[in-house]
Amino acid sequence: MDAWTGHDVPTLPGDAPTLKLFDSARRSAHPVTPGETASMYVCGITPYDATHLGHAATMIAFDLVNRLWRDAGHPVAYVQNVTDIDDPLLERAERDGEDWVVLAMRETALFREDMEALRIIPPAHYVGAVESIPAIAGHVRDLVAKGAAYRLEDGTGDVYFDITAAPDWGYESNLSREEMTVLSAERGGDPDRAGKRDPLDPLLWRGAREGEPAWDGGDLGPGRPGWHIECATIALGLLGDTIDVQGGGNDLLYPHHECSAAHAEVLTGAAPFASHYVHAGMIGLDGEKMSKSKGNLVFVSRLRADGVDPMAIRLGLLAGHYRADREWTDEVRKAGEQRLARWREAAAAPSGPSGAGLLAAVREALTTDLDAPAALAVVDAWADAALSGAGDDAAAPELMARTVDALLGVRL
Ligand SMILES: Nc1ncnc2c1ncn2[C@@H]1O[C@H](COS(=O)(=O)NC(=O)[C@@H](N)CS)[C@@H](O)[C@H]1O
Ligand SMILES: [Zn+2]
Repeated sequence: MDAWTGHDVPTLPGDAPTLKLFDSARRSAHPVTPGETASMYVCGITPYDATHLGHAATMIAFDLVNRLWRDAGHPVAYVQNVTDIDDPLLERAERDGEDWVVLAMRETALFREDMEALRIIPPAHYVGAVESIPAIAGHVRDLVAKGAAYRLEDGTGDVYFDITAAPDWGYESNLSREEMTVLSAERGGDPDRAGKRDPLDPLLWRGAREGEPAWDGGDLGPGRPGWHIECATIALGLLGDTIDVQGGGNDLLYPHHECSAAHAEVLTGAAPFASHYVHAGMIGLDGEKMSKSKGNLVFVSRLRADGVDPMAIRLGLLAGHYRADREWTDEVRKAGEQRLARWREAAAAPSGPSGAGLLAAVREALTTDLDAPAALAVVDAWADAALSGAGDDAAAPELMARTVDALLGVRL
C-alpha cells in the first residue's frame, strides 16, 4: 500500500546527543542505541473516523523520533500498518450501510492527506492487514505447530494464542491479571469466551462467519486475522526479529502491544521484540479520550477546512508532552496559531541570539524523551529576544527556521 508524499528535511550542523526514550516495559527512560539503521514500527489507523487529533498527536510523537534519528545520522526503517480488516471497521461499515472496502480506502486516503499537511515524514513501508493475510496465516500455522496456539473445539475454526508460551508474559505492560482482564474486555478481547485455556489468550485467527469477509488460511480453513498477530507479522516481515521502537498510543500498551510482542518472540525465539516500547498519551475532548466510540472527535481535515494552518495544529499538539493524556481545546489551537505567527516574525528578524546555542538547546530538550514543551519554550525565548533586537548573530534567524523545520517538523 502506498504511504503519502514526503518532503525535504533540512540537515543541521553539529552533532546531536543520543536520544533517550521512556520504555513502558522498564518504566524509565533509556538511551536508544540503534544499529546503523534505526528501526521503528508504529501502529497506524483502523481506517474510519480518520484523522482525529488523537491520531495526529501520536503520529507527530513518532515523527519526532524519526527526525531525531535522522539528525543523528541514522537511516530510519519506519513501518506503519493500516488495520483495513477488523471488527470495528466491519461494524462501522454495517452501521453506515457502506461497503467496508470503500470505507477503508476513503478514510486511508484522507489520513494520507492529513499526514502530508502535518508534514509527517512518511514511513518507508505502509502496509495493510488484508495484503498481509497470507503471511499472517503462515505465522498462525507456525504458532499452532509450535504448540503455542490452539483451535477451539466449538466448530468456529477460531484459533487462540496460549499465553503460557510467552517467555515473559506481562513484562511490557506490568499489569496485574485483574487489570489485564478488564482492559482485554474493553479493547477487543474476549476473556469470557468459553473453551479458551486462559481468559487472556488472544485471538489469532477468526474462522469464517456468515456475512463476514473471509480469506484462505490454508489448513487453518477460511477466516480472517486477529488484531495483534497482524502487527507482529508486518513488523517481522519488514524489520527483522527485533526492533528499536514499537510505538503507538498508550491505549495499545495492553492487550495489543503486549500480545504483538509475545507473538513475535515465540515466532522468532528473539526477545525482547523491541528495545523500547513507546506510548503516546491520549488526546481528549471535554474530559474524555477522543475516540470513535465516544464520538467526541475533532478532525484535522475539519480544522484545515476552517482555515487552521496545519503548522498551528502541529504546534498546538507539541505544546503538551507526548506521554501526557491531554485535551485539545480552542485555547490550545489559538496558542498554536499565536506561536506560529510569532516564530514566523522572528525568523524574518535581521539577527538574534546565537543560532548554534538555540540548536543545541532544542536538541537537548528533544533528545530527553521528546520534551517538546521545553523545546518550544527555548524557541519562544529566542524569538522574544530576536524581536526585541537582542543578539547579533545574523545567521541565527535562518538556522532557527531550519531547526524547527528539521526537528519539530514546523515549516515557517
Ligand atoms: N485519543 C487518542 N489520542 C492519542 N492517540 C490515539 C487516540 N486514539 C487513537 N490513537 C492512536 O492512533 C493510532 C490509530 O488508532 S486507531 O485508529 O484506533 N487504530 C489502532 O489503534 C490500530 N489500527 C492499531 S494496529 C494508534 O497508534 C492509537 O494508539
Ligand atoms: Zn498495531
